[in-house]
Amino acid sequence: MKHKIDVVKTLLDALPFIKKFSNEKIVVKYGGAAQTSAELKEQFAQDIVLLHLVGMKPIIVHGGGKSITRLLADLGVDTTFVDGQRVTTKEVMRIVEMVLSGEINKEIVSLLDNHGAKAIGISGKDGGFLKGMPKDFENFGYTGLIEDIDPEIVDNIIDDDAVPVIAPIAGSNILGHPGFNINADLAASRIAVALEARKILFLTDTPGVLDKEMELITNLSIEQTEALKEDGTIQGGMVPKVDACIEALRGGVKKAHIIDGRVEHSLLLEILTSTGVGTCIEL
Ligand SMILES: Nc1ncnc2c1ncn2[C@@H]1O[C@H](COP(=O)(O)OP(=O)(O)O)[C@@H](O)[C@H]1O
Ligand SMILES: CC(=O)N[C@@H](CCC(=O)OP(=O)(O)O)C(=O)O
Repeated sequence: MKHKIDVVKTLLDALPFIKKFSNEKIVVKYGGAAQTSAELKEQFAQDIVLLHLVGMKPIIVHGGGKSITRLLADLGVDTTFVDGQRVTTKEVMRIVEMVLSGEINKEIVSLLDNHGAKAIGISGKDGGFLKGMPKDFENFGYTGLIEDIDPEIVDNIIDDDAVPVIAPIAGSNILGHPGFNINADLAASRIAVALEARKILFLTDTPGVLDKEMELITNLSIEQTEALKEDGTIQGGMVPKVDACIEALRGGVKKAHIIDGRVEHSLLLEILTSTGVGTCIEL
């Protein structure tokens, strides 16, 4: 049995990290690939509530690619990805919005609420937060890039001591436009830069960035990351993720981490211990 003094020591070990990150904004990209079991989802919610209660300002940007693909298959709608990004027809856009803004956003909000943190779920359409533009309409349809961010609505949520939970959909200034489907990794990095976050973490379904022998790479510079993209070691869904890390670092975020969302409490392990998990990318 664990002695009581060991519990106290564990808490004291976390103290320097709590001091370092207290009052700091931390963007957590919660990928669809990490939203697997009910147990992991509960642990994710506990981690966010704990970080919030010790004074950090977590901002959740969620994905849900796997759920979108599942519903599209159920409905018999074909879907394709190019370089890790979905091609979004008007029909697909409707489903993307239903799954991201409807199902997943509200599920995360409820989980946080049940564990004791006030959470407010929005998409980029709310309060004029994210305005999008087509990435390449001919080839990608309503897949978008973020053209403009007005951080006010999210800052207001944080000032109200609540946790913002953001679905990666951007609005448009054109009347009647369905909006844009934004890759959640790229949305997270733009949001981290606009909100001046200290740290960004991507929870996914691999231990981090893996090398050709499938071994975890614990630390990478931007140059090393670019080289791994060039030689094809980094592919598919990992491409927008490392691009997002690089964009965040160039925009002033101090550290970007890609960590395994399938590992129990990986968020707390990364933020509150000196061990660190996954891949850390720094300037
Ligand atoms: N070098 C690499 N290291 C780790 N994962 C990689 C690498 N290259 C490609 N991948 C793929 O990227 C996937 C993660 O991206 P994705 O499926 O989009 O996750 P998420 O839903 O979390 O955004 C991994 O499951 C893996 O298949
Ligand atoms: C343009 C684009 O690819 N959008 C993504 C949005 C969701 C997402 O990014 O989810 P994950 O983080 O779980 O992959 C999609 O349609 O799947």
